[in-house]
Amino acid sequence: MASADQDEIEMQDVRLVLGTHAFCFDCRLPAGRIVAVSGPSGAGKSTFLNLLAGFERPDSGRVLMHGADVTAAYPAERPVSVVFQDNNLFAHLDVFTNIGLGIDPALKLGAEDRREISRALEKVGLASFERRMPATLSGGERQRAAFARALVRKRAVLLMDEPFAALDPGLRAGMSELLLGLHMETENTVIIVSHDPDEVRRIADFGVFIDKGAIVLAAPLTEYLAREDMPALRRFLHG
Ligand SMILES: Nc1ncnc2c1ncn2[C@@H]1O[C@H](COP(=O)(O)OP(=O)(O)OP(=O)(O)O)[C@@H](O)[C@H]1O
Repeated sequence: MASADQDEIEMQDVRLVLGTHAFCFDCRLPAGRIVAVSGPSGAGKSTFLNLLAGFERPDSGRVLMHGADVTAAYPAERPVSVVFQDNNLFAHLDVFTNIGLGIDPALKLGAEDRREISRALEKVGLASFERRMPATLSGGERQRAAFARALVRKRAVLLMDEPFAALDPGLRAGMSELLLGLHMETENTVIIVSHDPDEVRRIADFGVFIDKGAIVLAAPLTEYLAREDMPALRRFLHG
């Protein structure tokens, strides 16, 4: 089997069994793009992301990122940062400190680190929120703070598990814009689980569709949107 290009993220015949569920993922994803991952509830989207993040290890197969085999690497050793739907922030720490954890879990922050944190908060529109506690933020503001923490980590791959699902549609569109803007600036690879076909159309360059524990389509977005032969994909895109 050909090895991963420097520019790709690749799962080579990755297999995993969790309880009664068997997963089998095999795909190549383009680096520097926004990749949307969709599929029916329980299909395996979070498991797919967890395998990329290193929260799950495959029973067999390999995960490659930019030419490096990361199959056995711990999450912190991988070139990834992760934004979840919620639980992104530590409730007892203010926003500035939460972002600082993205740079150094021991919070030994130098002057340049502190400037970096302020810059990241500015980029996500939270410049005046440094000393606020997470409980005092709205859902959208909390997700902006989670974004800022991912930004300061400066990893090549940003993994997002339904980051905007808890937000109302107006806020969701605003967060999509923010993601697109930051992506243009950083040119990192974004792999985002989304239940929202409009969001996929708005932001993605490449679509992955997962059904019953396996990838049934991984294709550039124009091809992904045009496929007529997959009933589950048609249902997702057109209701
Ligand atoms: N640790 C585990 N042990 C047993 N079963 C698990 C485990 N983790 C996930 N599963 C099961 O595997 C299936 C896929 O889960 P996963 O969370 O990856 O799906 P999903 O596509 O993200 O779903 P949703 O859209 O509902 O969030 C589910 O039926 C889930 O219950």
